[in-house]
Amino acid sequence: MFILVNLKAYPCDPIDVATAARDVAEASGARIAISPQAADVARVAETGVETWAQHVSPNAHGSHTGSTLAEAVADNGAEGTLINHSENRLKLADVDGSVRAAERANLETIVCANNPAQVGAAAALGPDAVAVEPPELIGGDVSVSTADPGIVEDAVAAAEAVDPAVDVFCGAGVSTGDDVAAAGDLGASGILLASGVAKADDPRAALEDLVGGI
Ligand SMILES: O=C[C@H](O)COP(=O)(O)O
Repeated sequence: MFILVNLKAYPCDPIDVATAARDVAEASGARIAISPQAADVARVAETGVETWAQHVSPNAHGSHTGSTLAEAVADNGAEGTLINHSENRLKLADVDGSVRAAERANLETIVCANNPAQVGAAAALGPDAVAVEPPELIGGDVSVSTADPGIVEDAVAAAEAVDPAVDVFCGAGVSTGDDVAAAGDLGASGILLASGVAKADDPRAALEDLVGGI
């Protein structure tokens, strides 16, 4: 199980969380990555933790003010990127464009989706993985693997039907090792979470608990 921690725009210290994630990954052997704000990608990557962007634009170099280029985050140490997060939805053509831009920059990709139907559509675009997140559970206290296990199983089936090479992650409300273990039992290959670590009083302890479920 791959644990990807999205820091969103939470007011945590990205370096503190990144350092804890690096240490917990090294001690446990678990794969843990941190996805900070674009402005923090370089200094988070400098901690040695696996670093992901929260978004990349479909654009290449050119007259695109405000874009976050895949090439730019890759040059600053990112190894992968989220695309189409529930809080940063894109048009279908732009999801496709962002996946292609990430490929050009050799970034791993996870395309987010609200439900199994969207998972199937996202899988057809050829990302490395898709992540199913019911929007109503994001930021809550109840894990998707407990509140709606069927959506995880259906997402796994939807991706498998389109492209068995595409991994399926799940997210929303995940905060404990038990939540991670339950997601794995449902067929998920990874976890996308945020508040359970970024808003924790002790992010290091939260990460240690999470990897206990792998
Ligand atoms: O990117 C992370 C997901 O939106 C889940 O967020 P959450 O763990 O705070 O529910």
